[in-house]
Amino acid sequence: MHLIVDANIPAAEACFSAFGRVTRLPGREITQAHLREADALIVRSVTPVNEALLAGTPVRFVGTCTIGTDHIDRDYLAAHGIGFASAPGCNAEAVADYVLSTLLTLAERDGKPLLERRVGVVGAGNVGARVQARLQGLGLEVWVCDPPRAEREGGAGFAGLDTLIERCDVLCLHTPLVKEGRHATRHLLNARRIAALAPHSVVLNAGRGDCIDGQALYQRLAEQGDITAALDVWESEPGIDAALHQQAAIATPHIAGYSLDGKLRGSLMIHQALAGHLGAPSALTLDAICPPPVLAALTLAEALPVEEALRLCARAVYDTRRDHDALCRRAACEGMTAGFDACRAAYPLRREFATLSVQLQGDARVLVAPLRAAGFQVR
Ligand SMILES: NC(=O)c1ccc[n+]([C@@H]2O[C@H](COP(=O)([O-])OP(=O)(O)OC[C@H]3O[C@@H](n4cnc5c(N)ncnc54)[C@H](O)[C@@H]3O)[C@@H](O)[C@H]2O)c1
Ligand SMILES: O=C(O)[C@H](O)[C@H](O)COP(=O)(O)O
Repeated sequence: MHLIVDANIPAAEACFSAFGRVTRLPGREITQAHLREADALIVRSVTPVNEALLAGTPVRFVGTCTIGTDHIDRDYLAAHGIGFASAPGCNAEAVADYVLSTLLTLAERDGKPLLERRVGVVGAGNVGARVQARLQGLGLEVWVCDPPRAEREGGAGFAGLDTLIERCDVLCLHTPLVKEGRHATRHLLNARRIAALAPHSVVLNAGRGDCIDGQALYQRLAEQGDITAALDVWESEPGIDAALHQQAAIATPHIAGYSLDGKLRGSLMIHQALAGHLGAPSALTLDAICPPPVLAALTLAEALPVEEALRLCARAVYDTRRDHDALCRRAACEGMTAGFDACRAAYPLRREFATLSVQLQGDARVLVAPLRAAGFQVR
């Protein structure tokens, strides 16, 4: 069996070589010609998988080690009997870490405590529900917009997007890119809604870039300068709009989910799905491919103010400013498109909040509940 595997997939050998010969290629460069003798294709989100790529190839299984599936033409796969698997939830913890790290940083920069903010979560699936739970656990008022869930579960606990815009001063987008239908998300945050955002509000997008009208957001930021944007995802990645990049307070190259844990969970989930597809045994576990964290524990010996303690622990594990700075630096040296992808390809080792055990001594014990709510282990 021959497998074509995106070169940005960690533990590809451990996860896929048991099934056959593995050839690794940059995801954006995989073409139909590479698949002439391939039986399986394992991608991340940067390879559009459709008829143009697969027609006439022997590929019988496609796996994407990502949560998002908007790059996959699933109808084509189903119509041609090609097996498919994605990795739902694999990096959801990492995205929730990114959200907390980013909001804590913006709170410090703007002098507006996060714990006093009212947050709207748009799209409350694996990612959004975790963000909601962490923020509610910290005592914040959280409003949720998720029409598909509201339809399935009844409207209680959900509100419309316009209500969130009216009531909240932080809006976090965690929607998939859905191009058509009643719940389409392309330009969900459109010019009208961007104009309706209250002054001093924060917009954070860690879903898909196309869910926001980037041009309209740019205009609001550049012309009024009264709102703050934290953008991890962009229209037209990797060739993103340099002007919008300049205006974003935190601008990162689609790395919100890039914890080692999250990426390896994605690889493992596709390994398991391929084993199932082939009827092959699989005993591989996350522990077998994921090393222990470099920073496993820290001790707080004094009671800091809650928000300060959260920032300190968050930054010990993951500081969103590092990724913002890296993109600025690389874009200045290599140009935006190359810099964007270079940051992603050379992404530094990052672990999840849950890998840090915080020991609280004496008065610092008052921090047990908030640190736990934020996602850390607490002793
Ligand atoms: N920035 C990153 O690194 C990163 C990482 C992981 C996922 N993502 C993106 O985030 C998306 C969400 O991830 P997830 O794991 O929570 O997916 P999920 O499928 O578990 O949840 C998506 C939620 O969005 C809701 N939704 C759909 N249409 C909506 C609409 N019009 N308005 C409001 N809500 C709507 C769905 O009902 C669902 O509950 C993924 O599809 C992916 O595109 C980005
Ligand atoms: O959908 C996902 O899981 C995320 O967007 C993921 O982080 C994408 O990773 P990439 O394909 O860009 O490496």
